[in-house]
Amino acid sequence: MADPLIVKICGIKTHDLLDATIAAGADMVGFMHFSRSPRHVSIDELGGLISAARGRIESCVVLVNPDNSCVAEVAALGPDWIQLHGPETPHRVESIRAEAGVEIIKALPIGSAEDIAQVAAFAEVADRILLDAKPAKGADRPGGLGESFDWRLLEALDPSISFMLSGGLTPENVAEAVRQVGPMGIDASSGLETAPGVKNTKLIEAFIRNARAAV
Ligand SMILES: O=C(O)c1ccccc1N[C@@H]1O[C@H](COP(=O)(O)O)[C@@H](O)[C@H]1O
Repeated sequence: MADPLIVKICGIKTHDLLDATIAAGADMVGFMHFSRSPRHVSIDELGGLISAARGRIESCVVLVNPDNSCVAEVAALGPDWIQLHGPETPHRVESIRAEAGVEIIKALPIGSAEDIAQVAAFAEVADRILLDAKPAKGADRPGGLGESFDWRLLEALDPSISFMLSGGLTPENVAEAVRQVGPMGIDASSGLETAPGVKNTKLIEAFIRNARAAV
């Protein structure tokens, strides 16, 4: 039997939404710690959310090119995962992983065949790979933009590399994504919102239902 699909809901900001996401059947939640994001939560808020998630659902803190003090501060809160969503090199991913002692998801922007060629080097140093849409030039943040990419590019990826898929996933397109791409997991944020940073429980429930029905 195939491994179950991992469903991650990212950009959770409140305890009510955390509870609703757990009740909806997600496997992982993501908390953004990046001040330019409409989903940003402070270190104090992160501590409360990670504690509330512990033992109920896997928690992941999303960071963008963090310095060592930020990594240490976040790691001390005890999340299950840290997601690196910036221009971190394989060497930097390796050193953050060693320093934090937390499993690492490395998010990689995909927009061309050249981007696919970079994935293997990161798969060697990260615990999990997340393939996301490459942001347009001039975008003010490297993710959470609700943009998808041409999934046919993934046909060139080494089939032994497992990955999660993100980028513009919604309740409407998630079944097609799961069937066409066959990822180990999926991750969504803006497609589950009614305004930037404002998640909707009904959209989260529909997303999870449609994703699981497609496996
Ligand atoms: O959500 C953000 O604002 C964000 C900012 C900086 C880096 C990553 C961010 N979000 C992550 O991007 C992917 C895809 O998001 P979307 O579904 O296209 O909105 C996901 O992992 C988000 O958590």
